[in-house]
Amino acid sequence: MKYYFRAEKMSVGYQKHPLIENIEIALQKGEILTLIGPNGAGKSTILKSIARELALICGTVYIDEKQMETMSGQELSKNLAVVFTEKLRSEMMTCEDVVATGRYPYTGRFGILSPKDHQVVKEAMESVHVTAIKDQDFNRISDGQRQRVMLARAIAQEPEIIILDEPTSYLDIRYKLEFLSVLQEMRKKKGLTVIMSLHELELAEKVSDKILCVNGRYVDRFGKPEEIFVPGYIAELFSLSSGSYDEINGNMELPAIKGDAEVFVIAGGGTGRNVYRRLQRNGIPFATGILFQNDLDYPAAKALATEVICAESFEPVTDRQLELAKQRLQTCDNVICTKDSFGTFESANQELFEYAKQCKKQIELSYQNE
Ligand SMILES: Nc1ncnc2c1ncn2[C@@H]1O[C@H](COP(=O)(O)OP(=O)(O)OP(=O)(O)O)[C@@H](O)[C@H]1O
Repeated sequence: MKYYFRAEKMSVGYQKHPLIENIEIALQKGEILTLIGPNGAGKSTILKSIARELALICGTVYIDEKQMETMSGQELSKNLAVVFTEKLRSEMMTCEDVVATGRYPYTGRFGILSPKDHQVVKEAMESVHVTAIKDQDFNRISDGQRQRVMLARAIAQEPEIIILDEPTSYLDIRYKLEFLSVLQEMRKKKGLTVIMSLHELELAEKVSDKILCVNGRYVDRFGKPEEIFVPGYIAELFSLSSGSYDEINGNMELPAIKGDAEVFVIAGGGTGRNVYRRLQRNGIPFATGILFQNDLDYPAAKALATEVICAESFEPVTDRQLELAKQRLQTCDNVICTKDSFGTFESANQELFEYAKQCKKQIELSYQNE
């Protein structure tokens, strides 16, 4: 298969000391690659090495079959735009000036912008919504605005490949989503290939065609999001010792409270999650059920409850499961019910609720719509 971007046996590091060795990357034109991994894992080091800001210790990088190290600076900047947040803190430049520097590969360092260049700069600013601040001093804007101006600059460069180091770290939710849509649009319209690092795993999973997992010593995995976001892997990559990450839903949860369950939560259909989190915040161990394994409450229950009485998805609750739930409920001082009514397939939970009343348990009704 023909790849547009390839890194072969690439080793990166500082002062000739390799930090990460034998990195292999292969991307087709228009693919989005995201690097993920813990702080200090080597993501920026890899990006800087690809961008030629750091010398490769070993290996070769190819763009469209051409070795990158043989390219002239100007040829490289027509192919590759780089956005590192800490870079470019120039005196006395407006945001528009900064975006216009993206055209230097086309105009030359002191070149005058042609009408086409002006148009490209204008469109780049519009695409990331920085037109309103175009006349402001680049050094006196917020971090999020700076990130967007730098992105506009890279877009104005009209590159084939764009390299971005944590491009969304300062962006609010609206701009995070807009930013990623801009990348997708540019990929669709212009075949832009994107190589970036992200700390937002849920965004990485949604936007990336390929993900490279770096752990500080080597590339642990390289593959499609569905090959990376498999149960248990994120906790392993990030050495999570406190709390958990649910790869199916992209949710992270704080650690469960240890100890014997004091409360039994009758929940289901996503009505229980907020109660689970409230109990966790208050340091109260709880058990919950009966949940089908495909219930919206199930991932949070698994992460936060001391015990989850569960039933197989799309199968009836068995007598044994109901009995187990009753036994567990019996040992708890309190019961919280988050359902204000029970559907046809929740008759077991209705029976459990009646059982709680018979046992004269203290019952709190906690409905979401309250
Ligand atoms: N200029 C440098 N000289 C020597 N070592 C460096 C230099 N810059 C970074 N390092 C080291 O290289 C390692 C990888 O750093 P890097 O910045 O690539 O990590 P990262 O994955 O981007 O981290 P983060 O998520 O915190 O941004 C770290 O141990 C860091 O201390």
